Parts: sequence; C-alpha cells; structure tokens
Amino acid sequence: MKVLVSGGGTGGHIYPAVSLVKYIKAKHPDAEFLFVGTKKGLESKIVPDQGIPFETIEIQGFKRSLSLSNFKTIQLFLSSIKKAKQIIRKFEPDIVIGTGGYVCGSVVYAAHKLNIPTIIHEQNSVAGMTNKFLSRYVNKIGICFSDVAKDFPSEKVVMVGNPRAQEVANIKKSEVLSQYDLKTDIPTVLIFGGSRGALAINEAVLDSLEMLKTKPYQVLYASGEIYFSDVEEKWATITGEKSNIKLVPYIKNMENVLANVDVVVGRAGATSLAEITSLGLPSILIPSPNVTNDHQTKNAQSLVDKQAAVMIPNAELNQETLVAKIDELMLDSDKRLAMAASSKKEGIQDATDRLYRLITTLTS
Ligand SMILES: CC(=O)N[C@H]1[C@@H](OP(=O)(O)OP(=O)(O)OC[C@H]2O[C@@H](n3ccc(=O)[nH]c3=O)[C@H](O)[C@@H]2O)O[C@H](CO)[C@@H](O)[C@@H]1O
Repeated sequence: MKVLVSGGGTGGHIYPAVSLVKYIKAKHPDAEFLFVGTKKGLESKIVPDQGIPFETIEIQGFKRSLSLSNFKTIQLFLSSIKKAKQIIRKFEPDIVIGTGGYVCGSVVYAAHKLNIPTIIHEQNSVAGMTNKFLSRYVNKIGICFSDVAKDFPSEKVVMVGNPRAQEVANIKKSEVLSQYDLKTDIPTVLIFGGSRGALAINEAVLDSLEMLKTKPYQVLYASGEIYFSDVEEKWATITGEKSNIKLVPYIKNMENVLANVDVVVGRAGATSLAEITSLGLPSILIPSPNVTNDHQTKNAQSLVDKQAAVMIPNAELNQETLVAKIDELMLDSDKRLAMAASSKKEGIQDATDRLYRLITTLTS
C-alpha cells in the first residue's frame, strides 16, 4: 500500500496526518508513505523528525482582499500543481489524503486530475478555504464536528473524528513531567497557544506569573518558538530559579505531556480539542480571534455547551480572568473531575480506525 498525505502550515493540520501514517505503518509494516508539505510550514520540522519521507512544493495563501500578491499566488498555485503531479507520478500512491492548509489544495487537486482516489480531512467545525475548494473534486470527506457537514456535498461526508485523538487516547501515565523539572505528584496545568504560540496568551501569562508562583499547583508553559526569547528574558526575572512554573518554547512529546496534566489552557484549535477530549481533560479555552469565520469560537462553544470546557474570549483575557479561571479548576478537584467526565464524553477515541475504514473503501 502506498499512501501520500499532505497538509501543513500549522500543527493542527500536520499531526492528524502523522497519526494516520503511524497507524497504517503499525498495521502494514511494508506500506510506503510520502508526506508533501512546504519548506516554510511547521511540517518541515515535525515530519522529518517522525522519520516520514518528506517532499516540498512552493505555495502561498490567497489574501482576502484584491492584491498584487494574489497574481503571484495564482502563478505559484499553477506551478505547484505541476510539481505535485510530478511527485505523484513518481510515487504512484494508492490514495492521497489532505489534512488542510494551502499545500494540500495543490496536491489533492493534482491527485484528482491523475485519477487517484482522494480524501480530505476537516478538523474544524467550519470548513477551511482549501477543503471547501477541494470538496468538489475529492471522493470522500472525513469530518470531526457534525456542524461542518453542511459546508460539503452531503454524499461524500463521513464522521470520523481526528486521528490524533486515537493516538493520545492510548498513551499511559508516566513520569514525563520530570523531564521539565516539574514534580510528578502535584496537580499540573499546561498552558500553550496552539502550535505557533499566541502573543496575547504570552502577555497574560507573563502578567500572571507573580500570582501563579504562589499557587499549590504547578504550571508548564510553551510560549511558541518565535516568541520564546522575548518571553524567556522577562520570565527568569519574575520566577527566580526554583519555581513551580516552567517555560519551554515547544513541547515535542505533547502526547505524553497531555496524559500527565490535569487542566489545559490554550487556544481552541481543533486538533488540540480532539486531544483534550480524547483524554478527558478539563480545559480553559481562549479562541484565536484571527482565524477564518471565527471557527475557534465555534470549536470551543461546542465543548462549553456540554460543560466540557470554559471559555475566556480573547478580548477579556488578562491576568485576573486567567488566574481566576485556572484557580476555579485547579483548586476544586470536584469541579475538575466533573468537567473531565464531560470532556471525555466528547472524545472520539476510534477516529483513526474510522478514517482507515474510509480509506479501504476507496483502495480495495
Ligand atoms: C491560527 C490557526 O490557523 N490555527 C488553526 C490551526 O491551529 P494549530 O496548529 O494551533 O492547531 P491545534 O491547536 O488544533 O493543534 C496544535 C497541535 O500542535 C501540538 N503542539 C502544540 C504546541 C506544542 O508545544 N507542541 C505540540 O505538539 C498540539 O498537541 C496539537 O496536536 O489548525 C487547527 C486545526 O485545523 C485550527 O483549528 C486552528 O484554528
């Protein structure tokens, strides 16, 4: 079996594809894989680290307003389809799966033109621009939120969930927090602003440090690679050397960390939410205001409605709101456990089984 996956830009589009590859590899050790992304996206770091063969094409996103750079984008889109066709002809996949981000627009479209079976995976509750465009051409569309079905041709849509959910569901508790110089026996809150970090969350966390360092719980904080040096500079002067609060730029073994924390604070990216609910973690969600159709608020609201999370609108984020919400959960284990149970109910722990079944309907 030869499987070509494509997706990128941010972790939320990349990790589901990586989880799918790992799953198929375990089932079919002789299967071959190729991941097509861009040099600029996070995939150029994440995918080779996972030992998955990786090729790149050049592509850029459309600006929403009319602009000269859109002409360059169209030019790049056409040449990227040509390059994608070359890659596909050479690799000869049995199936091509796109998990979102501009890059998979060219790759999946090229595969369709070459009559190769195609699937797209939509992680969000509102369809991304690329997936909307591709939905006319692909054979099947795997979704994670029932709300998004209306954005696609109904006969193609199958509820599968997010493969990352199944991967993290099977992770056992461990001593992983000691790698971060944290204790393994006191409640821990993990804070991160999606796969790239978030300036607003960094600022609120920095402002909260004086309060957080006096708490009976501990904090692991990932600032995002690009913000790290700025945050680190201020961090050390506030927390001192021995502290219950640890800062890192990025967490590479997130699946292990998630299995060992008690509460998550973060943006409301769909892949993160799939992980959180799969493990049954309570969360405090601060949806990014800078995403298409405000889809993170919709992602978050779907959990808040089920008492599986609480939300702080980005405009209301500051040290008081942040620390108050963290305290509400970290200092009240009954509340935390009730939210954990509601969160678990929302998880789809067999997402990769479902996506794999969908693949086999097109390849066998
Ligand atoms: C700004 C933007 O466009 N965000 C979108 C992007 O978010 P983003 O890439 O931030 O997506 P998610 O929050 O869904 O996923 C982040 C992924 O990165 C991992 N991770 C994160 C931080 C870290 O230090 N280590 C680590 O491994 C998380 O565990 C998760 O697997 O894709 C999501 C899924 O389509 C969308 O819902 C988001 O709206």
